[in-house]
Amino acid sequence: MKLLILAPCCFFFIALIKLLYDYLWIPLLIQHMLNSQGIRGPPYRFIHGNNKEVTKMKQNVLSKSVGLTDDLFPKVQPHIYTWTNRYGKNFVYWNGARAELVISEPELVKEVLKNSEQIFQKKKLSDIGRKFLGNGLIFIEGEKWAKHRKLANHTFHGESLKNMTPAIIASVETMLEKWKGQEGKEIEVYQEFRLLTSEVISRTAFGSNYMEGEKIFAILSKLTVITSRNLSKTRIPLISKLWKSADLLESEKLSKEIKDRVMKIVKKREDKVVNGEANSFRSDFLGLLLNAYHDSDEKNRLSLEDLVAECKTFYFAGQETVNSLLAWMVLHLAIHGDWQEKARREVIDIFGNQNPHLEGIAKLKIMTMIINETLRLYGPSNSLPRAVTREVQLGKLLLPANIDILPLNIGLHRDRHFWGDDVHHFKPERFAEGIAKATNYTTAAFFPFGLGPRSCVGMTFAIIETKVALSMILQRYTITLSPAYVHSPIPILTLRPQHGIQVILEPTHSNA
Ligand code: HEM
Repeated sequence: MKLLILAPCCFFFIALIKLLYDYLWIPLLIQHMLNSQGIRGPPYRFIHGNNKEVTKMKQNVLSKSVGLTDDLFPKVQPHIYTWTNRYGKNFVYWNGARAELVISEPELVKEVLKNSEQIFQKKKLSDIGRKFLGNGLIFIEGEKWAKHRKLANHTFHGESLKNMTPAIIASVETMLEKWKGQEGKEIEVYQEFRLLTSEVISRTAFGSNYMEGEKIFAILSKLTVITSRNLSKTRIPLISKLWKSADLLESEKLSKEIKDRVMKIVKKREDKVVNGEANSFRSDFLGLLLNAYHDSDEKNRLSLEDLVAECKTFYFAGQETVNSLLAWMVLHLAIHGDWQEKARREVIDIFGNQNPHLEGIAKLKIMTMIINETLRLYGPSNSLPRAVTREVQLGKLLLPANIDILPLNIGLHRDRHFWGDDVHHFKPERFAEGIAKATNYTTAAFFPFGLGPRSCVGMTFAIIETKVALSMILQRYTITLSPAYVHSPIPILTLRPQHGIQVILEPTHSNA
């Protein structure tokens, strides 16, 4: 009888000690260690950390619209903005019991990102994050990452990019065909570019078309929203292990659905080889993945789970990012007619009324400046989270194990020290003499595609796609902003226009 009472009491006591150790003692120890080195921040609160404050601040700004030349930082990351102003460029806050060290000093940012292969690896994903893109290139580590990265690099090497250009052009032509007869009417371009970028990545990486990937994009879009709204949710100890939230259940269901859809596309490609309709899996991304999946050498072989994860990663990363970039560029060109005209002149000078080609694309200097300035102000990603797994030195700081680091690109891209008092204004001329000159040779003042070994594998492809699409639009249309447009950028993993971007297109009268 005594044992019956004693056993649960012991269990309860041990669980309580563990809870207090993990959720009180360790966070307070970390807080003390960082505070004593001059890193301050909002105080840790038991179990929740600062999540309640973060959620409240995010809700408060949700309905607020911002001016076109206002600072976006308080709208997009209100908690980080507030605490940067209060505690300085480097500070610590608490996502539950996990310390998040925000850094926006360029030297520290550079040190973290350049060493993200070994020391500062990717932040561990939540259960929902794992269902979304876990096991894919963006989040894996070590040898597995090196193997997958090699495949991805191969997908985007010089000759492959050349072969992809006609598919990009054909996709843009499909979009432009739809625009015929819409002259003088309002068009919502964020949605238009959503279809375009979906079509482009489907054709170039998977040799299929948007219709085939349509459902995958729709599911990924749902998973993006679920992942985004769970970023600052507290996981209650024990309960979160025993009980699955509605969002986790939903993401499990969606993840299974994506797997089935991807498998259909994979099977179709495999069947072509099995049935003798093709003699190889081809050399696009899907083909490379399939070759690796069937590799006879176990060391090089890719598991089915990894193959599906990489397909999801490419569908997501290849679409969402360029979608935003194109939309924000069109917004700025609609507002800044002078830059629109300069960009059009350049396009006409290089291509006339012919379709773009790779040699000409490399010469589009004005457009490169416009892309850079748009990425500086409206880059799709706001921070590049990393984890500290063991005690480590960062600059003069000694960091404890088991914390996260957030190198803050939005802070650096909008730092007056580098960009001057007109930091929030769209001024592509900043980049007239290249990125190094614009940043006064400070590498980590501008890194829209990341830095170091984990930087974007699709950068060149993204830039080519953007330049081709914009060149072909400018050859045909003059863009003005519709009075219906409401400026409200919101972060749903990438930075998006909450109410879309409405513009009016008129045929251009440029003489080639
Ligand atoms: C405007 C377009 C894009 C921007 C601004 C962008 C930005 C980024 C950034 C900042 C990173 C680094 C993340 C980190 O360090 O944590 C990254 C990584 C990555 N990007 Fe992009 N990206 C773009 C387009 C693309 C495209 C078109 C693809 C693929 C088709 C792609 C695939 C990837 C992948 C797979 C990684 C992970 C690389 C690794 O960890 O080895 N991205 N991207």
